[in-house]
Amino acid sequence: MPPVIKTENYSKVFGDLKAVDSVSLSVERGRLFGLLGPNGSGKTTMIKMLTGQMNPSSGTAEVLGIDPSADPVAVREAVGIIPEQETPPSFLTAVEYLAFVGKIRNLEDTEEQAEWWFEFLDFRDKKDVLCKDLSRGTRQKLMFAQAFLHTPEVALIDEPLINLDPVMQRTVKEFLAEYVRSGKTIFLSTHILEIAEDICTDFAILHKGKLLHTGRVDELTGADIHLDDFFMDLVKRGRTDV
Ligand SMILES: Nc1ncnc2c1ncn2[C@@H]1O[C@H](COP(=O)(O)OP(=O)(O)OP(=O)(O)O)[C@@H](O)[C@H]1O
Repeated sequence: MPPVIKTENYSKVFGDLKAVDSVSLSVERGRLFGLLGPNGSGKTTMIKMLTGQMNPSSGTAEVLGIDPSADPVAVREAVGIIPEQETPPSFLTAVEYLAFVGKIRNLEDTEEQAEWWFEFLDFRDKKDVLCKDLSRGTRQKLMFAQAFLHTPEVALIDEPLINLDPVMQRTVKEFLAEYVRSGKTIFLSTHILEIAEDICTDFAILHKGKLLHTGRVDELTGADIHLDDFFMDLVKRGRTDV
């Protein structure tokens, strides 16, 4: 089966800065792939390019067989996205925002889906509150719900657990692990290594735009190596393994 996400020599340059530097990776169906890296290593830029929000400077990519720069609308229709630090429209209530997303995505059961998310992420009492008046954590819950409302084959989620309390983080982590067990695929970016160690099946380490390593989490844990030790060592040495 072809990979769900594949990039070859994918690069993004901003002036003199190589934000993403010739990254080649592939993600198989049913995997929870963690893109890890320190601040400014290029994670968000990768997700923006893979979801057609930004064109690469060079290189190629396919997401579910779609080239995101050639057909950004098709890729956004196909996937679920949690962009980094983006908030829902201030002028809609939580329930109005999900209704709006359901309409764009041509869902027939938006109301039931939305109710399920209000219940699951425990914010039913906020459904009629304007998004501008929601706490950051509740806005993050709403962004989570909109990304998964249409049960996408692939979700690309940028720092999805930020702003969530520990109880909610656990709920979301369990959801993500179960989601990939059902055959869907998740591409998650984070600099919080415990998240990756807890739930990711595969990981890649980006440093200054370069891919330093890709591998399976169970291979590390099988060798009794902690992901954070592995990460620190690799990033300190700035070594290229792939
Ligand atoms: N539109 C832009 N114009 C110029 N430079 C940019 C732009 N977007 C990102 N950068 C730079 O590209 C590099 C990678 O940024 P990016 O946001 O992809 O990193 P990140 O790994 O997601 O970081 P963080 O974990 O802090 O969110 C950074 O040096 C950033 O300043």
